[in-house]
Amino acid sequence: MALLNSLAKLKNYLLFANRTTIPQDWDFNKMGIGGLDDEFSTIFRRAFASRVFPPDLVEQLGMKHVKGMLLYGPPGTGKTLIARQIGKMLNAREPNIVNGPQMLHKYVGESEANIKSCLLRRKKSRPR
Ligand SMILES: Nc1ncnc2c1ncn2[C@@H]1O[C@H](COP(=O)(O)OP(=O)(O)OP(=O)(O)O)[C@@H](O)[C@H]1O
Repeated sequence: MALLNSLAKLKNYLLFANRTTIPQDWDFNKMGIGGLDDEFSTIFRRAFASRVFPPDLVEQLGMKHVKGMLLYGPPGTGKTLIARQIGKMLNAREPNIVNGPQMLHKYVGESEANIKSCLLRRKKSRPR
C-alpha cells in the first residue's frame, strides 16, 4: 500500500517535472544566452528534475540526486557560459573553471593527479 501511494505521488511529480523542465520565468535571451535551449532542457531534465520531489519521497524511492556534470563540446560553444549561468540561477558559488591544457602534464599519471587535486581543493572549500 505504501508503495502504491509512493508511485501515485511519483506520477504526479513526474507530470509536474515534465511540464516544468525549464522554469518558466528564466529568460535565457535576457541572460545573453542564445540557441542553447535544448542543452538547458536536457540539463534540467537529467540533473535537476529529481530536486522537485520532496525529500521523503526521494528517500523512499532510493533516488540519488545528480551532484555534478561534465560539459563537453567544441571550443567556444558555451560550456563555460552554461556553467556560470546555472550557478547564478541557483544562487550557488561561482563554478571553478579550469582550462584543459592547465591540467595536462608531460609525465604519465601527473595529468590525472592534477585533476584529482583540483577536485579535492574544490571539495575542501565547499561549505558544510
Ligand atoms: N549560446 C551562446 N550565446 C551567447 N554567447 C555565447 C554562446 N556560446 C558562447 N558564447 C560566448 O562565446 C564565448 C565563448 O564561450 P564559452 O567560454 O562559454 O565557450 P566554451 O565552450 O567554454 O569554450 P572552451 O571549450 O574553449 O573553454 C563567451 O564570450 C560566451 O559568452
